[in-house]
Amino acid sequence: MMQNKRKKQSKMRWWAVAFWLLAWQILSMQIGQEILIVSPVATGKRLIWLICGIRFWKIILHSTIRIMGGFLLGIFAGSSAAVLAFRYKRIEELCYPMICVMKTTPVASVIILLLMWISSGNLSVCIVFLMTFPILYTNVLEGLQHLNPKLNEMAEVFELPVWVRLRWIGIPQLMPYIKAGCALGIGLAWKAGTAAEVIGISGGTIGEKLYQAKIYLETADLLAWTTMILVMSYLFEKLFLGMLDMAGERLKRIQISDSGKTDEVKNVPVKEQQDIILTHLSKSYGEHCVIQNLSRTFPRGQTTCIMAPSGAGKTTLLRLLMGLEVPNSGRITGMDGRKKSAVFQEQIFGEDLSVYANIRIVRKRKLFEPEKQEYEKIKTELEAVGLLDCMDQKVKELSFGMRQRVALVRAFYADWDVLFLDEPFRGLDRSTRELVMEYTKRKCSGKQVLFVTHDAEEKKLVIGK
Ligand SMILES: Nc1ncnc2c1ncn2[C@@H]1O[C@H](COP(=O)(O)OP(=O)(O)OP(=O)(O)O)[C@@H](O)[C@H]1O
Repeated sequence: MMQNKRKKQSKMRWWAVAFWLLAWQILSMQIGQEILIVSPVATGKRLIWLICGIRFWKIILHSTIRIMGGFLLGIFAGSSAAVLAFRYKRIEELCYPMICVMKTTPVASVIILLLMWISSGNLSVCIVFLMTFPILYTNVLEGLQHLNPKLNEMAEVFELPVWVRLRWIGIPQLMPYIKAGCALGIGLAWKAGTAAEVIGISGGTIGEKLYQAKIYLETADLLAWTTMILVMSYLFEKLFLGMLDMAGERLKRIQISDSGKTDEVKNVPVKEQQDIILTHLSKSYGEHCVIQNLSRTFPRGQTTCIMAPSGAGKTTLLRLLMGLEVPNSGRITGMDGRKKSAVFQEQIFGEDLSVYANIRIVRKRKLFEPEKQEYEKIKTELEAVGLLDCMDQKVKELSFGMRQRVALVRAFYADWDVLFLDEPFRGLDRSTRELVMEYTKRKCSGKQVLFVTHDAEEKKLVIGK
């Protein structure tokens, strides 16, 4: 259905191109002066004649290397500067006026200014660099500022290493911003690059040919070379964005090796169980005091249920225990050095990653080459909560209740000493809820779990009283 629609759309586009070519041909025949408006047929003939010569390809290669070189330098430097500006406020403040100037100064002024300092041969590289840099800087910085903080919190709780955060959480979120910047940058690179070649009259470039066409009033030449610029710009955009897409998809995937090795999980000694003790704990948001002078002990090796009215501060308490909030006063003991896992109140996932990848990344071991065995293990867990055959589906394609079950499986799959469950059975129908509660009860047995719920029946079924 979707493919048919795309085919139809592409067919329509070709018809539109044919329509404008025909209009152009008719107009040029009406005017009848090839110098003023050369016909598409004459332009096509000239282009074919040019394409047949080796010199043509040398010129194209020469300009392409310079323009694409400037573009690659621009995206690399722009993205790196954006990361630094995001990390250090001072750098962002320092870059701000420079970026504003780079964005607003007319290209012609920059070209003339640069011509005073550098040779015309290097002019297009510099101009393209200066055009691409602010675009990538702005886009990547915008992307970094819109990174989902909840995903960061998830990474904190599961203590994911930096490279895992970068590969499976950061880059997938940044990719749309990078792609948009590159698409805009490539178009501008060809326009500004060839303009620099024309003004600088750099030898052996497309720009020089455009300049000569103007001097000798060779309108067919002018349009033939312009057509080539359009084609190159279009091809490079498709090629570059296609490569980015491929790299993005590769980064998101986790290869599953069928090495047949046995799973050598070293039995990590279980951290000695401890009680979690809250002493005079208080937490306020501005004037609003959510938790006041709370002292409580959550015993080791047990599931403790936390029930209180909506807005009483249950989620805030779990966030304090997970280290995502800092108390205003009081103390929490018994959490130091213990591995945490959680089903969060919000559903926090790498939306574009598969269910398998979302679950797999919280167990950091051998991530680069996970065993087939690991895959089967996760599959079995998912089957236990009624999720058959959704391992390779993207999380964003799942229903609310399915996502909730994936969150639960992920929480149990991580290595953990203490587990926080914040209303984990939301969005489940009665029979699925019973299945999932039974699974939860089995997994929690003998371990330290803090379980927030509104439902007395859930409490009874999971902790048995
Ligand atoms: N980041 C925040 N900034 C300001 N106020 C907040 C913030 N987070 C929570 N609160 C406030 O703290 C109070 C307790 O919120 P919390 O989410 O902990 O309640 P809850 O008991 O989990 O509620 P529910 O059962 O409805 O999920 C609420 O009044 C809420 O508005």
